[in-house]
Amino acid sequence: MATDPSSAAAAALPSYAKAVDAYRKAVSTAATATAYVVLARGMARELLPHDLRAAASWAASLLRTRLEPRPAERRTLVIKRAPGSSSRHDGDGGLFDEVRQYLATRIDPHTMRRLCLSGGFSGAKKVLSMEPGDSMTDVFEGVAFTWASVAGDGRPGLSSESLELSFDAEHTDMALGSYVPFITASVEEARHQDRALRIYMNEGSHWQGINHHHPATFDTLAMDPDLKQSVITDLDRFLKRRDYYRRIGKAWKRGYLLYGPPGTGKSSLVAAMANYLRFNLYDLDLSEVRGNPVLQRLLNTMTNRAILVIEDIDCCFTAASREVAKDQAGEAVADEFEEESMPDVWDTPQPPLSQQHNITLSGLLNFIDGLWSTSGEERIIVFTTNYKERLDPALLRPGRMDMHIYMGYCGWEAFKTLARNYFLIDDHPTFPEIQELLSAVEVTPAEVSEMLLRSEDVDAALQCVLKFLAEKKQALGEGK
Ligand SMILES: Nc1ncnc2c1ncn2[C@@H]1O[C@H](COP(=O)(O)OP(=O)(O)OP(=O)(O)O)[C@@H](O)[C@H]1O
Repeated sequence: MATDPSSAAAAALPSYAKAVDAYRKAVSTAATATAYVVLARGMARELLPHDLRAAASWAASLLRTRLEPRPAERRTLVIKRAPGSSSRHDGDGGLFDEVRQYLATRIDPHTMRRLCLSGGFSGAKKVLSMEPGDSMTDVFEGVAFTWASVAGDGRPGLSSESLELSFDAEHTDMALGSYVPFITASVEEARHQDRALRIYMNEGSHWQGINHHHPATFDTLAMDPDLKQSVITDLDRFLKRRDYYRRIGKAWKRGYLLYGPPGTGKSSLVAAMANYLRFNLYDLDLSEVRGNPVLQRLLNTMTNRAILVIEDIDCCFTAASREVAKDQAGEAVADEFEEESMPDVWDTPQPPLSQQHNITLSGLLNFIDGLWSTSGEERIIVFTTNYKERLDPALLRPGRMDMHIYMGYCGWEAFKTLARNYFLIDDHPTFPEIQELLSAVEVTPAEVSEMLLRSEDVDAALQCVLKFLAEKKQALGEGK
């Protein structure tokens, strides 16, 4: 018997209406959000046709996949330990070692489950690194770079230990163009800071070097605080100006003339500069230089990042000796560039040592200006003298030496630095009297240092200083 579909639907209608009615009641009595969700699911299952439900669930999953962020495409850069390089020492494994050294400064030991500590051989630094299988994240300019340590199989010729750098593909240029060069530059700078400084002295046409351990720093240097700060600022500016010097086509060098009485700290300032910049020192003794070609060779074989020091420059090239030369040559006027063309007139009684070997100030200045501008970078030249007034005007001309620094007698601020250096004190009952005496007499920091060294007891040492200053003042009064 055929069934009328409309009557079947009519028969089903009361049960559908009943279900709706039941759910309406249940919804009105549901107390919690969870209860609403359970009810909604049940209603959908019972009240919605199967096909409609399937379509709704398909649409929901499609929406989910569209809205959910897709995992970014990743890139991995593999940096392998150079074949044959030892795992025990730093510095022989090229980029691999550089990265390892860099990561040692970035590892947070508190977040790593396992850590590897290596190095320490023959005084070498100990280095923290990841164990193979571990990884860490380094953030550079706001971008996360992940490093993983991957073990090699230990057999020569087969895959070697590596460090793997992973990053989002969109940061590939940054990784290769900025991040890796930044790592290399950071490690180079750290090595530069850690290296032992050397001081070289000329022997014939060669330099002989030894390690340089002068303890002077800008902190221990007793001098006017404003002047000290201006020297530090000038050095800092010099270091930052590589591009500027290139652009204006000038040699990247800086010249300082230090002058003042003996024992005021000129040599100490040179040592403080070397320690501050971590530059090697080249102490040029012009009396040992036999002629301009040797001078040229010595200057040419200096390394970058170095300070050339010529002490007591007044003993090498004096204005007085030039005047003698000019008088003997019967010339009213001569400029410093004529010196080389008249070597015979330098043959005066007791000429400066350099002139005995035909070394001329113009030769020195020309080499420094000319040769250094084409070879080498980051050079500093320091001339020292106790007698600025005796110097050849060619050296004092504006633009020759960038900064003239007067190292004077011991003032109050300089004394406080010395007291801090020797006894770690900032105040003492004798200080007011010492301050008053220092304003009345001229004593050098070297003399005061010597008094402070006379006793290990602070009171006794300061009494020595007081006595010394009082005697100086008395002598001054008697001399009037
Ligand atoms: N300004 C200073 N600050 C700290 N210590 C100083 C200072 N001046 C001198 N001294 C002490 O005196 C010693 C000699 O000083 P230094 O050789 O630096 O003086 P100088 O001006 O170079 O002397 P010279 O002109 O005789 O070469 C130093 O080793 C240091 O102990």
